[in-house]
Amino acid sequence: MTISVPAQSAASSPAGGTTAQLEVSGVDKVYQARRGEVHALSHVDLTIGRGEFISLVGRSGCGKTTLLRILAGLLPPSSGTVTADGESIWRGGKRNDQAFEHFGLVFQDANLFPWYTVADNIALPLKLRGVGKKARRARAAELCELVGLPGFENAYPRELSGGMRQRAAIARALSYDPTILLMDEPFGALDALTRDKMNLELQSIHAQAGATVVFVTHSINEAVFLADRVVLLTPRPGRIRSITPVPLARPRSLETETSAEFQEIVRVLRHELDEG
Ligand SMILES: Nc1ncnc2c1ncn2[C@@H]1O[C@H](COP(=O)(O)OP(=O)(O)OP(=O)(O)O)[C@@H](O)[C@H]1O
Repeated sequence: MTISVPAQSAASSPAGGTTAQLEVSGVDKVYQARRGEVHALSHVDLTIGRGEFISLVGRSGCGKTTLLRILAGLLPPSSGTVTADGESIWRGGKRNDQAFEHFGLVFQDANLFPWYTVADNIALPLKLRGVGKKARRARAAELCELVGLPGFENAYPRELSGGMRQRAAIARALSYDPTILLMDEPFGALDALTRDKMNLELQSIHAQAGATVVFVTHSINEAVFLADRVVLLTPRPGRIRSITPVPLARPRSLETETSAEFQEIVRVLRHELDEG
């Protein structure tokens, strides 16, 4: 069964006829490092549909974080364009702040403020947007429920496990109803069992919140389990090697990983990764 397709085929467009929400076009990134130029990304083209879940995989150093940081408005591309809902997120090396109002970011480290309670951490983006205390409390309670932290509103980050801290970070990113959620190895530091649980929960959060997700991971299994499409980058410079649709039914369970279809998709991706 051949399921992987070349980058420039129809698979670089969203699956299922959904409308485009994020468009990456001809993106290049060259870092000026002390040891010379590092060509991190070359001619990246990708169209991501509304509500789609995209996993970004590839060897260490292939440019996954660079691409995510460009999408997140943290790093300008050297050339090319990125648009969110048709609006350019970079204009001549300058960030277009308006385009980022509906973005949520989650990184490997939860980055919670230790002196704030879970509820205050979750509601911080709302406070910064001028939302009143009562509405913030209500939203934090709702989000604690959604991410599986009910009753922990008044706990402090030091009282939470690593998985619980990541749930709080996800809740914080969801607090202002982002339409786009960018996640850089959010579960990379968690043990295998907690990671499985977080993957199941992220799947249901994605289904409920309806946000478009771009998720960077080193784990092919995790990438396939979560994604509608898996984007594989190859290094030096980072290019899209393949875009693989994952036509497995949702909701997916841990049983899904034992299916022949799942294992075949993983096998093909591992083979491509080995080929470099
Ligand atoms: N600030 C920087 N200055 C110079 N080179 C950089 C910088 N950041 C990243 N690079 C280089 O760009 C390339 C891509 O890095 P990036 O962190 O995007 O890869 P990655 O796929 O996310 O790696 P990993 O899987 O190890 O996190 C690498 O060769 C890296 O050394």
